[in-house]
Amino acid sequence: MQYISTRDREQQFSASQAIAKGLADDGGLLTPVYLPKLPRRALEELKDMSYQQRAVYVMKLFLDEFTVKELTDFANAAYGPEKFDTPAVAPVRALDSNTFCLELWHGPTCAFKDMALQMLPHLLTASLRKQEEEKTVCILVATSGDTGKGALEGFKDVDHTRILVFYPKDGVSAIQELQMVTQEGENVGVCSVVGNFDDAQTGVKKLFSDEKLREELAQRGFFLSSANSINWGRVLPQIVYYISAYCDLVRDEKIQLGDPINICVPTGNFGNILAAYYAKDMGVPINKLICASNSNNVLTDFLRTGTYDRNRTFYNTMSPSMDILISSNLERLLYAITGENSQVREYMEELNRTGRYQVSDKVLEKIQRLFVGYCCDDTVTQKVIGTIYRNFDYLIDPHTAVGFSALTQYREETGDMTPTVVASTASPFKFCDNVLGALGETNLRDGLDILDQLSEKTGQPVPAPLASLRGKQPRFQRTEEKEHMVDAVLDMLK
Ligand SMILES: N[C@@H](CCOP(=O)(O)O)C(=O)O
Repeated sequence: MQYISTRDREQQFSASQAIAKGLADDGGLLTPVYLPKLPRRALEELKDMSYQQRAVYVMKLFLDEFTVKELTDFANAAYGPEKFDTPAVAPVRALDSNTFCLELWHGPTCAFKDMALQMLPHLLTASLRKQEEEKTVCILVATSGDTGKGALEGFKDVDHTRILVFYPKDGVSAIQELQMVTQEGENVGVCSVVGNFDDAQTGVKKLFSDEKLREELAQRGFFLSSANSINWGRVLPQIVYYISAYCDLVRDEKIQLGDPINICVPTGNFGNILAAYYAKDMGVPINKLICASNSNNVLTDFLRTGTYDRNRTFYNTMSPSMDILISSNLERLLYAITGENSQVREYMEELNRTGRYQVSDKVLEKIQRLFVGYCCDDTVTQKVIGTIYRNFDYLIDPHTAVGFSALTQYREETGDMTPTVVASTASPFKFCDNVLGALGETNLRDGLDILDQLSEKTGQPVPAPLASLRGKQPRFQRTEEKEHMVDAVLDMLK
């Protein structure tokens, strides 16, 4: 399987090259030249497998350079009992007969990012070996909250790697920030950026294309790569859990093999819903992909009108991981839909120049056959947390609540009651203040005591990785203006 840039198909890369590079030199996203289809009886076979076995099966279709033995070792290490608090890894919880929640937060940082970021270090280090790369890779990450901690934890003390995470100062939850700044490991760094997530992500992309920096780092024995969902090694493990969720529903007799389902995904950078789209394209009977946004509703507007316009107010919301106006992975969808690299390049150049682009009616029609978009603000988000808790005795975080709001709006508007899987992307304990607020609590405890307050209120245990934050001292305090992010890189890689 070869990989190409979404903006240019001339140069082709093997999977290990694509994963090691992270981003194409022209700024495009490395993407498989074609999407493999699941063999005819695959879902039936996968249904009786463990999560780890399903991961090997699916990833092998994309990674012909890797042996089954290698992938099995990676899957066992990434999704084993010392990393995930349930053998199911990504369990599906039924709320009623046609509403299901895919819990993606049972890993070491309590967010869906673990599903890929526990796997990526294995894929990346094996890729470096296959490429006989002698330099050390420095992973640069931009985060609006969850990716940063997931990547730090995944790459902590991994040989031949360094990792530096940039997050928006005042743009992540208190617990997300504490998780990052207390990170252990000899090869890690964390730096806040004055600005929002888009500033941090644009800053990181600029560093990737900075020729002078690349040369300087090469002399020091380093090269840059990414652990954001611009890296194919991030998207691929995310495809697995949608296929796995379908298999669980069949295995547990919630649906019959072949029955269609809808998938609803709260998303900011579009990577998580893109993975669901790929699962559909590979042959999972998925009907609609419901894209859920918070007040930063650039994707909702795009899916409804065909115009992507980031020239709008940026809101800091209670679902910070989705506070994004430049959704990187939409580029991969545009390539999948148009099949034209030159067209994608034009859209992206237009986006850089003017902050907007518009797709043709034909392209929009194709996208709308697959996707619908809905959004909600913080007031609704909080209401939904309360309603789901009261009606189903089920506690969700603000991002997942944005997903449930989108699903409710979709069902009201269309009457489509197809069984739907909502991706639950983070533990509610990462957002205790807003979750407690949603449950009617006004007197909130200070610091980490708020974890116990949510636990006492709901009877749910505090997840061990969050409880263990107690007593940890912050190790990182650096803040940079977005123009000076390069200084943090150069200082770390002395
Ligand atoms: N939601 C993210 C933002 C970065 O997205 P990614 O999927 O590209 O890593 C976060 O939590 O940081």
